[in-house]
Amino acid sequence: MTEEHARPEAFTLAVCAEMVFRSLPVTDRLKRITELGFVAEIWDWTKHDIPALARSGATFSSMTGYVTGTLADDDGANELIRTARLSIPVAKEIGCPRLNLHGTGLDGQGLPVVRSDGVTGAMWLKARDTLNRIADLGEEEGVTFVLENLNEAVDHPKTPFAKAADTIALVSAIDRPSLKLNLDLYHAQIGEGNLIELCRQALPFIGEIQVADVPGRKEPGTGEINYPAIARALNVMGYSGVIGLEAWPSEDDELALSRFRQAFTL
Ligand SMILES: O=C(O)C(=O)CO
Repeated sequence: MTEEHARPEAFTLAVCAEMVFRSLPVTDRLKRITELGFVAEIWDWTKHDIPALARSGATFSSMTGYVTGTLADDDGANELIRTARLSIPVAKEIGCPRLNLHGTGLDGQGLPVVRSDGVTGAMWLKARDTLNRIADLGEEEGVTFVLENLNEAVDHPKTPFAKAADTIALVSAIDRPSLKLNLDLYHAQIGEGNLIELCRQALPFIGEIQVADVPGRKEPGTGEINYPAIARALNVMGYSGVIGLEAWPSEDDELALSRFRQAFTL
């Protein structure tokens, strides 16, 4: 679509700075992302020079990766709160409104500390208590935590509370503005499919949506997901928030970003 024919975007489009323009230093990636009209996501903040991020001129949508721990046991929950507390001043310094959480943590060997097939009723109740503690912290500090769904089949084997249905169940049970969903449609397509209906069920609890195509986690338009149809459905449902690209460019980075924009320009 040419500039003259492009219509105003119905969503705020974000790009993960860890996955594009990777030959450049991260601050230059952020500048490029900003020049192209996107907001930005970063991963583990401990890997970055925070004042440089703050000076980069980028608008940040979310941070992911450092808030680690587990939802369903005491030590893991304390670790989650500890890493969340350390992340909050950083989020404030760079003006980032959302901090991402996952349903599990990894042990020293990088393995999930809890197996998905071992999730018990008591663990669900404990996960709910942990997320209520996280929501308390978000409320006190004026930040939003977002719980992301993952896929077990390809990227995150044996992760408890991985499915979008699990994250919707937990976040809706808590039902507080400081704890929302990061609805990742790439992970959901692998794990569950039925994406438009999933968006409809998740809608009241969505803090942000993330996207990539399947297979390969590349930009929209390279695989099996009909993102233009999802964009139209989200618009009809009244969603006008952040759509974040968390994808590896299939060829050229700018081409990937323009395909992303095109998929979500109504
Ligand atoms: O770890 C992943 O796969 C993610 O989607 C992070 O947001």
